[in-house]
Amino acid sequence: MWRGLWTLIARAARGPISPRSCTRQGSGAPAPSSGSTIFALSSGQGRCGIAVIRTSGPSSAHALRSLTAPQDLPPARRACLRQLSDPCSGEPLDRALVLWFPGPQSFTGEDCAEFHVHGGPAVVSGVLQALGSVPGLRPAEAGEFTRRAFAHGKLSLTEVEGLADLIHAETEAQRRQALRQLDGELGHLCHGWAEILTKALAHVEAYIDFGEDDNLEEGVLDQATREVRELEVALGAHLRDARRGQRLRSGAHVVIAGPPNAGKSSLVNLLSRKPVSIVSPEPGTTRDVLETPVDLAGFPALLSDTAGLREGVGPVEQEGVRRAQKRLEQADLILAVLDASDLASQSSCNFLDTVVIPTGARSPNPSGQRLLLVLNKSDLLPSNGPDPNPDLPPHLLLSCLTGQGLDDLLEALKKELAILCGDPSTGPPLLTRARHQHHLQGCLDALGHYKQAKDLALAAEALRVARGHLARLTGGGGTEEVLDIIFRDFCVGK
Ligand SMILES: Nc1nc2c(ncn2[C@@H]2O[C@H](COP(=O)(O)OP(=O)(O)OP(=O)(O)O)[C@@H](O)[C@H]2O)c(=O)[nH]1
Ligand SMILES: [K+]
Ligand SMILES: [Mg+2]
Repeated sequence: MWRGLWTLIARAARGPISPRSCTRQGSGAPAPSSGSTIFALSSGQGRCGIAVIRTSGPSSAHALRSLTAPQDLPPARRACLRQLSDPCSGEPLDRALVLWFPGPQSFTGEDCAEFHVHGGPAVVSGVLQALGSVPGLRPAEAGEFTRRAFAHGKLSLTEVEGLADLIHAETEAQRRQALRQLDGELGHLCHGWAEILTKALAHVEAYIDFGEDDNLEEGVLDQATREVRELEVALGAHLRDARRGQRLRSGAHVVIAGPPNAGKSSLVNLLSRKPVSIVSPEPGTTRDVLETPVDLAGFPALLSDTAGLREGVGPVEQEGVRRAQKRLEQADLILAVLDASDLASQSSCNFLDTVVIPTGARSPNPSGQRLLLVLNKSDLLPSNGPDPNPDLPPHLLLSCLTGQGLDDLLEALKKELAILCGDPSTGPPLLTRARHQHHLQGCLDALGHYKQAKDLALAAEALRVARGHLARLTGGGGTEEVLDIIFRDFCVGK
């Protein structure tokens, strides 16, 4: 039933894009009824002070009345203390704050109720069971509240993605980015672009219809072409930035590399604040690539520890070296580690010649990789002397043993990661998903067809295709599969 209805909504949304279809509906908009009423625990699982249980759908008012005494509905959006009891047995369940959100002014756009109960597992399961016994109510599926909010125009698709990312955000930068997306920034940007296309399309269509007419302003077609060209430039700039947004969502690849015993594993453990890798005085300790997700100065990163790079070793270590080199190729940022007290050794010189100098310390190489050179074990150098290595490329001194130099390293990492991931506090909204990139590229390709079109009807069609891509980005023309993928990321109760 719900699925069928959903298809209808999705199909309706696939129609021609109106300027409003990219944005949220105003809260006064009528909310289409969706049949069943769902309920779920919306706060986290486990023992806690307060747990929030909510319902959404036409039977919310009935559910609220059935469980509470006195039975009258509280004033809209105002918290009221009520006695909760099981509607079948009359058994008291809790004294709780309840809230009533008549639709469409609610999160989902439907009638919603919230029960803020004491967080013990017995109270929560008692209230959930009581709600399940109210006719017309059923447990929600994962993401169903948000899905209903989207269906009722409360959130655009990019805002839904922002909400999913906010729930999963683990670092400060991810939270900032997700909040910006939830605020609808990417949607607004696409909306603006779609408006430009609508205008250009109107001009082209006017020319098709009234081209011969003297009343038509001169140059309408030129103006449309000019606007399309400006749009192409804007889309191109955004697409060039696309990898940054995705890195911010899933973490930049930071690979720690260097000769044996430089202290690579010690640095991994220091940065991840846990004993991920084995540290020992024996060179060749690390063989496999060890990955660990970390929050580096507020940015998400996937940190890889690798085998020390050297030649003339046994087959197992050789395989480790091969894997390390392969991982180096995939790095967004290489953290090159050398033993500051051992710079003249063969393996240090080799590493400098083959990795550090070709990648160019602190500047991106042709494949966009960045590199930070760290001289570890600074505690072994004579103290307070001048920098003993003025001829090396720019570098940082660090001691994993004493922690000296760690703050400077984190500061440098923050700068590098802000370049790699984009800074979510400033700049244009980022494209955080491959889906965004796909539709922007589709839009750009269609604009290319516009320029090459041999007649005006084809040119107009290219503009329609371009606009369709922008509409699908924000959910105006979402297919059910895309929606399924996005909503799968949600938990029950969201
Ligand atoms: N004095 C001093 N010793 C350090 C420092 N960092 C690491 N070490 C020591 O150096 C040795 C090698 O450290 P690891 O972290 O295992 O070095 P690695 O680069 O991972 O070594 P492989 O995996 O064998 O390539 C260990 O005995 C560490 O305790 C440091 O800052 N100062
Ligand atoms: K070692
Ligand atoms: Mg190691």
